[in-house]
Amino acid sequence: MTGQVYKSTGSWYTVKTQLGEFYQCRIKGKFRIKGIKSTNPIAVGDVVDFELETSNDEVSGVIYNIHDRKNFIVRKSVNLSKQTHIISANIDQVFLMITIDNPPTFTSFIDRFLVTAEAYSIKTILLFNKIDTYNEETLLEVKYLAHVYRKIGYECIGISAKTGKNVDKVKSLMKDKVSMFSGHSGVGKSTLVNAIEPSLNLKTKEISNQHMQGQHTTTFAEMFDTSFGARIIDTPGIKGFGVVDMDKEEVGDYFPEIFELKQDCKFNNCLHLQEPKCAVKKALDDDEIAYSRYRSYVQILEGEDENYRTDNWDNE
Ligand SMILES: Nc1nc2c(ncn2[C@@H]2O[C@H](COP(=O)(O)OP(=O)(O)OP(=O)(O)O)[C@@H](O)[C@H]2O)c(=O)[nH]1
Ligand SMILES: [Zn+2]
Repeated sequence: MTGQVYKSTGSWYTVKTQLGEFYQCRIKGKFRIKGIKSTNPIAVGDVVDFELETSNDEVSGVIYNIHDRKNFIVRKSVNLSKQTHIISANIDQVFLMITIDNPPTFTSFIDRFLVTAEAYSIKTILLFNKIDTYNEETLLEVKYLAHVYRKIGYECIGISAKTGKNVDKVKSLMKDKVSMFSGHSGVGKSTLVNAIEPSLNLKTKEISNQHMQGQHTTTFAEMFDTSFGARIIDTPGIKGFGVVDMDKEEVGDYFPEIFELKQDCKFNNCLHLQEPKCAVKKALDDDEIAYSRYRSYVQILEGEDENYRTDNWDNE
């Protein structure tokens, strides 16, 4: 039988078959995934093959194969430095929720998030939430940011999870796909999920109340079906993606506007810093590239993200 993992608690996996039946499954033998030392071999979103087994009149499944992953996101263990934890696999898209204030979302956060999502090959859609609370000035800021990010290919939608404004647009993008919601604590993720699918109310409440989760607690993602053919992966305690290690030369490839220009730089290993005849620096001077994006690029390159990591990413 083949199915998809909806939930995992470490040793047991809840798997849903194509016929819509749920089975509790265990793993047979050991799985190794190339290049990754992971604390969990199978994650939510994985498609697995399993066979049924009956003991004491209880039917359960034994997983013997994982299908290739389209993508997956990992979190580094805080204590076991070399180990990673796979949060979830086979994600179609992530909605990054942004608020201008209450709480503020800075472009450095947005850009690092986007770089990581690009590195994981996960499509990101930007949702500017709480537009019902914004005055003219704040709305202008939303417009400006939406302009910056649309120009480089990211879809941007202004929404209000509270009043329901444009929530139908979000729902139509979610249809037949597996989506995640990310963003700072308080941006309105639970409120939006509840607006999208009120029957999930209880679960999201439960999750947002788990504020005791410290660094030593392992958190598990869970997948939920909705009534309109969309699936949501909820990742308690993890509002971001974790940090991907990348080489300096690679960083620019995850900024679409920088990637597009790099073949026009004089040096093919140009890092777009002080090099002569750099197409990226020229585009910056010509206002073709947003200064905030370039600043984020340089910050990531220089590893000026330590504060960012501890303040906004891991401990949220
Ligand atoms: N005015 C307004 N308030 C909103 C909107 N969306 C969410 N809120 C409020 O913002 C607060 C935080 O919303 P949550 O949905 O709990 O935020 P969250 O992102 O799930 O937060 P965590 O669970 O801590 O990660 C709540 O008081 C919501 O009522 C919105 O569109 N407009
Ligand atoms: Zn360059």
